[in-house]
Amino acid sequence: MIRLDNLDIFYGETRVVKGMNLDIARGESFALVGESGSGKSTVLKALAGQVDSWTGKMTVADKIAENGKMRAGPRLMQMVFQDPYGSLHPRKTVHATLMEPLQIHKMDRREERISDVLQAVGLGAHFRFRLPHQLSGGQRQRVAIARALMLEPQILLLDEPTSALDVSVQAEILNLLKSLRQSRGLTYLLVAHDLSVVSFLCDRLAVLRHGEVQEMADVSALKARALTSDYGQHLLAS
Ligand SMILES: Nc1ncnc2c1ncn2[C@@H]1O[C@H](COP(=O)(O)OP(=O)(O)OP(=O)(O)O)[C@@H](O)[C@H]1O
Repeated sequence: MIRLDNLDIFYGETRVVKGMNLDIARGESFALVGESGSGKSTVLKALAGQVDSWTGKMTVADKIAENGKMRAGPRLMQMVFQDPYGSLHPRKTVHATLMEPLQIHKMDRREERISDVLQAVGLGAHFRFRLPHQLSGGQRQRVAIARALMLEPQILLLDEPTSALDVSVQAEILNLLKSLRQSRGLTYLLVAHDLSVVSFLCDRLAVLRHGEVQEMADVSALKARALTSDYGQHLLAS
């Protein structure tokens, strides 16, 4: 579903991701872990077409890009960010936020789609006309997830989707993401610092350091604390 071949990504002269190869199956949940600045978010941004200074090859479903801009459209892939407050427009109601992608993409059955998605993310119909500041952090992240689902994408790119939330709320959002993946057959590529999030939500992971993959592992190796690279061991110890 997502394949990266010999991917190098640059900011100016600096190569921040180096020779990355990755092959993520349809329906798989895959994590990128590693220290701050190791290039995890940059990989998501390049896939989302937000960084176009890269070489190598990216394949998303049947879309192939080489050395240019990745154009997997919003109906194929959507991104969910760490900070739901920052990513929601402060003066747009939940309804307006969810309606926007439907209007842009000329989707039919708009009211019905909004009701269905609100229900899928565990928000009742009365949330429709609230503004972001009238929602809790967890509710805001549910709206951000709902917005990402409006066009029924096959892939979610999740950049630290729970790390801005209170610990008690994190578990709720993780449960939601787990059940949405199952019910909708979604493929996840997740960036996370917290290895317990990866254990809960993912099948496999890549450990990154300084833009290079140190190892790939099944999540069973993470749970058994049996990562093999030096840096993987360091992450387990810290
Ligand atoms: N817009 C930018 N312009 C220049 N350099 C950038 C830009 N965004 C990120 N970088 C640099 O690229 C490198 C990788 O950053 P990236 O955000 O991908 O790391 P990360 O592993 O996701 O880190 P974190 O866990 O802190 O989010 C870092 O050295 C960072 O400073």
